[in-house]
Amino acid sequence: MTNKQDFSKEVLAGYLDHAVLDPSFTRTQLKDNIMIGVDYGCKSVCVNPDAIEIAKDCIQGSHTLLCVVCDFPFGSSHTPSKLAQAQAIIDQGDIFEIDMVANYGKIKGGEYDDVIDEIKQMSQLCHQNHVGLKVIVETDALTQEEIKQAVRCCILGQADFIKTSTGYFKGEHNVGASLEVIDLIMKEAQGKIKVKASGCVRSKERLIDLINLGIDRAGVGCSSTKKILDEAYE
Ligand SMILES: O=C[C@H](O)COP(=O)(O)O
Repeated sequence: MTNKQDFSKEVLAGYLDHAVLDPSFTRTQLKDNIMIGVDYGCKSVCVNPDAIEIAKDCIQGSHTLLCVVCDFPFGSSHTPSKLAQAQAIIDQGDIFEIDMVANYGKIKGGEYDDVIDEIKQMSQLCHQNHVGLKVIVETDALTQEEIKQAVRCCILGQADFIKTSTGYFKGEHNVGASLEVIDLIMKEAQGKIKVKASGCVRSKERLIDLINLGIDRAGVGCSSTKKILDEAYE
């Protein structure tokens, strides 16, 4: 357990993948929001495919990397669509990671072979192009047992990360990356896959708790970056 005072704003920013995914954003809002991640020194920014060129301009000359979501936020496109979108994203160049939404209806329905096969095909495409793959499994839609199966699918599909949430799922009791969910995933993963906590991370305290659970660099996805890092100055 690291002492809470040991985290500078810069260190905390290194854990953040700053999410700029609101589909209602105008071009100006996209730029302004991406620049928050760049100016605060976040490890990466995470954008929709249509914002790639704006994001590339924003991160130029900085250390901030570019993540792009694929089949966001539902994950219910068929595999060839996901592969085609991933290829189109990769073709734009300078992509650090792709965050793909898994077909979590299939996880709930026990169609694990299909889920694994899709993740495997996406991993191969990404890795051939030196791009990392995170798989969003939308944990708020899953039971604890389904979350364990989702971890297994992501490991067998050779993804780099399993990621909890899109931030856009409308359930009755959304908790996103709660400490309980991350602990469950960590125990099931046993170090065989990295874990990205995303969704409902809204405070510096929660970020530090996640880091103390063993979250990796760039392993926290959140849209509340400014609020969290401003708290780090207080
Ligand atoms: O990482 C991606 C999510 O959209 C972040 O969710 P959030 O808006 O609850 O922080």
